[in-house]
Amino acid sequence: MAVTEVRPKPASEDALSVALTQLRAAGRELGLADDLIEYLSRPQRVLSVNFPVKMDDGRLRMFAGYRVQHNFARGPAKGGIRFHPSVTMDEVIALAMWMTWKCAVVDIPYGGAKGGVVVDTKALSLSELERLTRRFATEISLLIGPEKDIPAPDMYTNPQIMAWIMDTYSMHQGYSIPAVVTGKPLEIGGSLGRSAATGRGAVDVLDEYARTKGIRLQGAAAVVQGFGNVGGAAARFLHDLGLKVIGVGDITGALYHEQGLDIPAMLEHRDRYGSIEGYEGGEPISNEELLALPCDVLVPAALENQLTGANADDVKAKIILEGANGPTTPEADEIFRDKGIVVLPDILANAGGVTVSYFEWVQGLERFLWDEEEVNRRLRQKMTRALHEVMEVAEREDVTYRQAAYYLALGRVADAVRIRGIYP
Ligand SMILES: NC(=O)C1=CN([C@@H]2O[C@H](COP(=O)(O)OP(=O)(O)OC[C@H]3O[C@@H](n4cnc5c(N)ncnc54)[C@H](O)[C@@H]3O)[C@@H](O)[C@H]2O)C=CC1
Ligand SMILES: O=C(O)CCC(=O)C(=O)O
Repeated sequence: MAVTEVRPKPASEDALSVALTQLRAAGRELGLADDLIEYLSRPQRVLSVNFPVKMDDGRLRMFAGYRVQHNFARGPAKGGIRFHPSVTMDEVIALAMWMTWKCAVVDIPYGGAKGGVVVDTKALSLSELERLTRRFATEISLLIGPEKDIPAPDMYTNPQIMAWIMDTYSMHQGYSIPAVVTGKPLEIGGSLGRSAATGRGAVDVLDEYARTKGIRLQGAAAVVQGFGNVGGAAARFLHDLGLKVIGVGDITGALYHEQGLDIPAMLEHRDRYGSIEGYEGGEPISNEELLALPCDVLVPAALENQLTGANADDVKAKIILEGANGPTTPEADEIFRDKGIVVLPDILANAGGVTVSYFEWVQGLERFLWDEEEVNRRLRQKMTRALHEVMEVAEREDVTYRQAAYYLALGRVADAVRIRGIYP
């Protein structure tokens, strides 16, 4: 008998309303017509799948998943795949929409997409995870392809999962197609620098912002929520730049150290045990206390909706560097603006991952691999150019960096839509 996956209450029910509020506000401010805003607010394609996976104990279990393609006006759809128990279709639509804007902000030739499976990967064996991934890849192979829609890792997915997707897709086509996914292992055509790219790109943005504004980062205090691909790399690069990372949190809890946590040791601990749980070099604090720590830079790098109307007043950071997608609600944004807290927004700050994914895709199509120095140099170039464009719009229009990033993105997507003749 098939056993149905029980879905816990979604933690991020309103990611879509956040994404839509941001889009509609920026669209109106930019003077876009209502029908164009309406067009941009709809995902172009939504694939919802229910699929069986044989578990190790012989039972069959049903899983639900989604692949959403929000918009292709500027190129093939691009975006990660998330495996998380609270994934919903609306959340994936919001994440796909943010991908469209993000690719436009850094000016890479993609539209936006995202995928998700409702699953707690920690409850699966490795072979169950592989069977689930291969079955999901088969289900979404209707949509994906190197010229159509190119997945990559997001929360609780990784290079191994990308390798299984690439292998499954290639098996169906009858030959190897590395460019169908990015964030692959190096052995099968992954790019040097991709795994650290989101954290590196975010810290490049912060570094350039600080340089431009004459802010000294050496010795400044930073706090990082989320210690996975994005948060872990961001913490490492902040530490390397000479900031004191005084607080770090993950799903298991948070730690504080006034003099700065030993980030290399914490990363080693995470790599060995899977989380920061059991690391003894800091004082345990709650997630709420973590986000309210007095600091210069706060990096939310976990889930959506972490900084809301309910806790924004408690935030004491001077700069918020958004590693996560959608960590700040519009209500919190207003509070931060009134308090003079600078937000370097997700669609700019965390675009380093998709930027190096783009480099990986280009390398895959050309069958020519770049060295890591070249990848990191081009990444910094893309991120700093986008930052300066956003800063220029913000200054000219007297708006926040999020508004400016939206103006830039919507302007570029709207231009493509008009030039292609989709919109009069
Ligand atoms: N992987 C990538 O290249 C990119 C990821 N992002 C975004 O960055 C965020 C993090 O993604 P990854 O680092 O890839 O995921 P990951 O799966 O590598 O790590 C997630 C981290 O968040 C922590 N976490 C999960 N739930 C939490 C909670 N309720 N409270 C505190 N911590 C919690 C986990 O313990 C883990 O440390 C997501 O919003 C994702 O969409 C954005 C751009 C690119
Ligand atoms: O690397 C990619 O293609 C997408 C990464 C991603 O999912 C994101 O930027 O949120």
